[in-house]
Amino acid sequence: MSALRKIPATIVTGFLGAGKTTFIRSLLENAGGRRIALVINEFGDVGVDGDILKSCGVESCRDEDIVELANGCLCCTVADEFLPAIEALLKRSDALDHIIIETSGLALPKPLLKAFDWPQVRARVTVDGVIAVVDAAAVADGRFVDDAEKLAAERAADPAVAHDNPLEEVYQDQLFCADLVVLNKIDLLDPDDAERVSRSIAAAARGRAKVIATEEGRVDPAIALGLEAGAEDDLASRPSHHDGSEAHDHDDFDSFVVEVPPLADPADYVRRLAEITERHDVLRMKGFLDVAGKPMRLLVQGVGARFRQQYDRLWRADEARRGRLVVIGQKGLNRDAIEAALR
Ligand SMILES: Nc1nc2c(ncn2[C@@H]2O[C@H](COP(=O)(O)OP(=O)(O)OP(=O)(O)O)[C@@H](O)[C@H]2O)c(=O)[nH]1
Repeated sequence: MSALRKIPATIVTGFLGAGKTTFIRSLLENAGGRRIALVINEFGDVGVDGDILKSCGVESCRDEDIVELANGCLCCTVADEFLPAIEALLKRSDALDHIIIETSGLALPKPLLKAFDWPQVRARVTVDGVIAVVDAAAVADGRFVDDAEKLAAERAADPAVAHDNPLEEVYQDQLFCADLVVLNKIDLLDPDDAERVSRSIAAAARGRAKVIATEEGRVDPAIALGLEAGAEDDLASRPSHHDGSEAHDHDDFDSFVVEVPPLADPADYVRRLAEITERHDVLRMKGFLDVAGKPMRLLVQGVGARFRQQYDRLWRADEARRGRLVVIGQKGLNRDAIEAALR
């Protein structure tokens, strides 16, 4: 391998729960012997994504090649967190074939992309592509856009009504930056809705972006990791709501961790989680739970009120059986009420 070869990097963006970790896991499982390093950034203080990817045991990505950056959203900590992490990876990485960066669901991809334009990074790495994973069902439900008719009616009544939807801005920034859109969870839509959502995404995404509809994030790695976009040279074609300003939207979101006691009836508990989510408009819940009498931990994932759970691995002898759930929502979540309900 030439010492001058730049290592391709892929930035994976996408709103909370769209399926970024699922997509990356599928890539790793089908990587065909490539050695891949992962940089993972999560919103919330429990490293669920890194843990899922570490426990997948895929040869192409070893535990030592996974870097978790937990202090806030990557897009705000580029200089302090991301650059040192990339430099450390590069120092010991002559055998690396590819770097994949999973951003948090609330991260704006453009500030991160700009970091690849810094001389010390661009000399060694090129951005093969920015990939936005989109939850097709959430788009079909109108999760990211305000109801245009309702807004028009509100404005007619009060012309001063501001239109500031933080979900929409994060989602659009992610789409506007992408070279490839992975339109995921297509299994949740009927064919007509799938076609309608696919067309609306193709119209909203960056002109040159491809759109691929997927289930469980399955995309041929030859496509996803071979975009050759050189995205760091093409910042101007990737508009952001935040161009020209340092402001960002994370202050519009809130997250906290709840310690959950051992469960006797996990199915009933997950049903309650879905109710709590609806009642309090929670955007995302995820974590590992301790089920009494079970040697394995229970991975619970909620995106809106849609929940999935599975026993993902044995509790290790050297770890405490701690049940912990991360809860994420828009600012103003009723933390006390949610905590009381979760316990
Ligand atoms: N029905 C369905 N569920 C899916 C699909 N892909 C992923 N999921 C589920 O969606 C949930 C969230 O998936 P993740 O891969 O953790 O999403 P993420 O984007 O990494 O989430 P954050 O990092 O928290 O933003 C999990 O329960 C997945 O099993 C899909 O194609 N169809």
